[in-house]
Amino acid sequence: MDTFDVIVIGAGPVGENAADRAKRGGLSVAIVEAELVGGECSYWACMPSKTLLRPGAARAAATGVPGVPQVGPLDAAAVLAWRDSVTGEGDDSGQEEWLDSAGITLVRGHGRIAGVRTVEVTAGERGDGAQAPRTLTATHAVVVATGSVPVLPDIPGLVEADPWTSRDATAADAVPDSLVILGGGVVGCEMATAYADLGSRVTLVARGGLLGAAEPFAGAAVEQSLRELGVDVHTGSSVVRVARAARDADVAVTIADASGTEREVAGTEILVATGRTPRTGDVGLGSIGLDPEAPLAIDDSTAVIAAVGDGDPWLYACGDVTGRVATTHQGKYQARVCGDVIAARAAGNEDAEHPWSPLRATADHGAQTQVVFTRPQVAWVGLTRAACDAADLAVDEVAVDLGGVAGAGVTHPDYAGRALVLVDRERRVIVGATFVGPDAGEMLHAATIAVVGEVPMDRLWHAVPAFPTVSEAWLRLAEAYGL
Ligand SMILES: Cc1cc2nc3c(=O)[nH]c(=O)nc-3n(C[C@H](O)[C@H](O)[C@H](O)COP(=O)(O)OP(=O)(O)OC[C@H]3O[C@@H](n4cnc5c(N)ncnc54)[C@H](O)[C@@H]3O)c2cc1C
Ligand SMILES: NC(=O)c1ccc[n+]([C@@H]2O[C@H](COP(=O)([O-])OP(=O)(O)OC[C@H]3O[C@@H](n4cnc5c(N)ncnc54)[C@H](O)[C@@H]3O)[C@@H](O)[C@H]2O)c1
Repeated sequence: MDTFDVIVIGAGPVGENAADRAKRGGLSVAIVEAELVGGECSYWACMPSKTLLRPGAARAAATGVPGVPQVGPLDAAAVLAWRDSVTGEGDDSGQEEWLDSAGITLVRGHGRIAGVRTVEVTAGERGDGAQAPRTLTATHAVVVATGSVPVLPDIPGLVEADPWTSRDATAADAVPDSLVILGGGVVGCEMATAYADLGSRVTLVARGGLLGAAEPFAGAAVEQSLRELGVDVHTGSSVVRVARAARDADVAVTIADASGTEREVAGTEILVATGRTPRTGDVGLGSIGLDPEAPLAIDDSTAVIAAVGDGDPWLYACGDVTGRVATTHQGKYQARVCGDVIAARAAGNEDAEHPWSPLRATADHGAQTQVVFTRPQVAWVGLTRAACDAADLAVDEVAVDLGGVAGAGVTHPDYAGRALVLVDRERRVIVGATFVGPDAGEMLHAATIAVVGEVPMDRLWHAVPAFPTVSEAWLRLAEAYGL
């Protein structure tokens, strides 16, 4: 049978979730995957990168705690082996079994839209799947969840130097003696931390400061800690040219600072971490008159805006491909909305009037979360101060030193961190929060609940944090606010 109620293109974490929710809603679902079921996140992104980062974080948590014997360097081979076991070394049979158990039909191969509610499948990136084109038809909807691809800047000599992308960095089978990283965003900072932990001499080149999407104090804390780890950090610098004389020679990277002064840094490898772009190029968007170069912009029901006409929408998108988000959790949230909306519309009972309707991805506006697994961790939800200013939203900044709470003192003698919340001056509710410190990511969800629930500060005063935990920072924040 080549007709399904719903066809999902891309079986990354986001596509899998959209398929699952549509199936739970009573629809028949096919999912098309060109590489590995589980997507970038499982094999080359979230899972391997967090595994590479965890041993260094565990070592740092123990180092300096009185009574704990000095912890030596990491066993790099053991770390890489653990990474391999977490990614399953590219074996997606477990994920395939899950799809099967959920009643979702897996179609291996490369999917392209070939007209309204029509998807053509040809052999996939791994050579498997339909060798001759196979045409699938959707009764209700097609969902595009094809993720994103890394951006390679146009720098002389870069392509010829055979640079690493995040795939190479997360899947490497050996630790290079030295590594030059281009880009001071999330991937650049996380991989600088991981490879410094693993014993590589790391040089990080960033054209601005680090972690530009976060509050400036977060990037500054990560920069200081990277320097303490021995990373050679060059902020405010750009790469002018790259050269590698032979494949087994080091790569020579000429960088220039803000004044234009050039200098050369070198490494065994160069990792390009300068952002990602939605994977729209080879999905057949031209066949339905859409721009294959543009992100698939969606409305809050996850319908692709450019394809919405009269009647029920048939084309949906979620995850990195929309250009809205580039995190797994936020993409999966959109996917849950997407699958539920398609099922509701198919049943003719969509009720999305209530502002808390599960059929609208409202958290994408002002309540997105992100955790960067550097040391210190950086975690934030909602708006930054710069975003508030851009939106002309008057806020009060309330900050506390995390090292000052009793829970910090019994966690580590040198515990350091900071929390900042932004409180809407008129409504007295938190619209943004940033935590920087050890395991700061675990502090985030309380803030997310406060932001999404629009809990007034006067009510938050009655949320009593337990003693002696680091979350007593919430009490200090309330006091600093004037309560
Ligand atoms: C190094 C790194 C670390 C990261 N760490 C984190 C983290 O810790 N936490 C976090 O939340 N996010 C993290 N991210 C971001 C996260 O990986 C992405 O947001 C997430 O993978 C997006 O999921 P997706 O399903 O939209 O896309 P993907 O995971 O990219 O999946 C898309 C799938 O679609 C398939 N596909 C594409 N085109 C076609 C086609 N035409 N036909 C059939 N199949 C197709 C692909 O093969 C792939 O399997 C990280 C990213 C990187 C690069
Ligand atoms: N822990 C996590 O949640 C996690 C981890 C890794 C990646 N991700 C996601 O993956 C996405 C991609 O990560 P990323 O770090 O590649 O992108 P990014 O957008 O976070 O950072 C890219 C950096 O490269 C810089 N840059 C861009 N072009 C450049 C150029 N020509 N020369 C020098 N610098 C340049 C930018 O200024 C920016 O600082 C992110 O949006 C992030 O959400 C998430």
